[in-house]
Amino acid sequence: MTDQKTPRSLPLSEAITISAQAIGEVMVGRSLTEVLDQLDAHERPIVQSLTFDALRKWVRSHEFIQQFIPKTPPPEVEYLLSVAIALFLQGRSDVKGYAVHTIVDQAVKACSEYEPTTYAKGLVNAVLRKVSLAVQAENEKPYPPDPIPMFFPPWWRASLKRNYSKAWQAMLIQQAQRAPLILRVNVKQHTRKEYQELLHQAGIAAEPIDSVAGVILDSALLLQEAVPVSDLPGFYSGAVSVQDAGAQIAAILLDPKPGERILDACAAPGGKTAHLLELAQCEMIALELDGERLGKIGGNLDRLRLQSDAVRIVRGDASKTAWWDGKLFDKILLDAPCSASGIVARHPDIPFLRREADIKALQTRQRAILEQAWKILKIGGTLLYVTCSMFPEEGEEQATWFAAEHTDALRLSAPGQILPAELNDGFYYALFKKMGHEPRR
Ligand SMILES: C[S@@+](CC[C@H](N)C(=O)[O-])C[C@H]1O[C@@H](n2cnc3c(N)ncnc32)[C@H](O)[C@@H]1O
Repeated sequence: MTDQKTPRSLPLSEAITISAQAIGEVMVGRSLTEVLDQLDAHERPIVQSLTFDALRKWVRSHEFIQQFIPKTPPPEVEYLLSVAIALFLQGRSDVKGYAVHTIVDQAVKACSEYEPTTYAKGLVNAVLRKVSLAVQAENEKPYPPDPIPMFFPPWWRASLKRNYSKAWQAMLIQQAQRAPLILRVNVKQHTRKEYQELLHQAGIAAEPIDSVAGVILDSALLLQEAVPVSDLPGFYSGAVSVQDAGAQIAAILLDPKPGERILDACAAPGGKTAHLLELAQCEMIALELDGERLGKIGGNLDRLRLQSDAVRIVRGDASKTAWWDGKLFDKILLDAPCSASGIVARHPDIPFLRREADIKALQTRQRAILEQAWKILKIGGTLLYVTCSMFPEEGEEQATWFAAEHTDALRLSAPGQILPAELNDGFYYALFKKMGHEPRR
């Protein structure tokens, strides 16, 4: 998910109201992706942009709210203020182009037009005026804020501090930035060079990303500025997909060959399934537990012109065998359900949704899927274990446990933990080859 700059498809006051409501949904545990998916096409870009920024600037906006309102305001008012304050807090290179008085006027309008907040318009007006002056003063003489402007729960920060004593702060600061728009060119339709030229003709500047964590990428392009996908040449006929560069490593490491039987064990929305099929015409089962997410796989493969008789999209639980046709696989991609702590730059709601106890529960689920996947892999076959997590419990601890439990598992070279950086989200990759002897248990 990538937010675009300065989308103005909806009056700002309406966008502020919807964004504040979206934040309310996140605070009661709903995924922002789900909430945004329900918006109309013209609402989504601006609401997404405002909501992402509000979540990214949460710590700082709440310092202001506490400074100027001694008693915590009711949630509806708090969320509206956090959206408006985030608009003041854009760095100079990241200006949305709204004048201070516009932000104040539109936020007050939003407040007065939404029944549960009407009573608070005087308060919102006064607080935003004070915040705007304080932000102006800060621009002249920078205030030394918490270097991490985004909210991360204390257990999350503590875990990263423990496991990445040098890099943890830089990592979280990185994740509080806007993620760039990165494309994966469908090499069945164009080479990267050809597509870069098509972008150039459309007035869109892009640079190749040649590698991530030592893995060579030949279809990744970084856009200088985010644009709506509808502006990308050939998007609707499958020329290109939006996919982080760190995620593009998966298909390359699994290295699909024509005719191989491949299982994508946790496939939705199908980004990596599609990449595998772009690289080789293989026999593919894309397995997914969640019925609603399953539909997205077909949609993506249709758009990319990758559907064929050799591809089956199957609903089922990868930790069980009810869905399985009894034929072993040459290769398995296990992009496991995880905390998603590595992809916060594209999903800033995640730190608000995760609980500490989730990590242990996810570890157990990941192990169950790994165990089952190993049983249906051919001898000589390879399994790629992937998570988009920064927590070792979901990464290296899992790989070490798995190798110790399975004497027939040979660890092949893979990047292991990849930290979030400017051009990639955080991922974990481990690759295993199944050796030709019986497992110990
Ligand atoms: C990290 S996402 C996969 C992303 C996908 N590989 C891609 O690149 O687009 C993990 C997926 O696993 C699914 N899932 C969770 N538990 C599962 C299970 N037991 N069996 C199959 N799929 C499962 C989730 O619904 C989710 O869609």
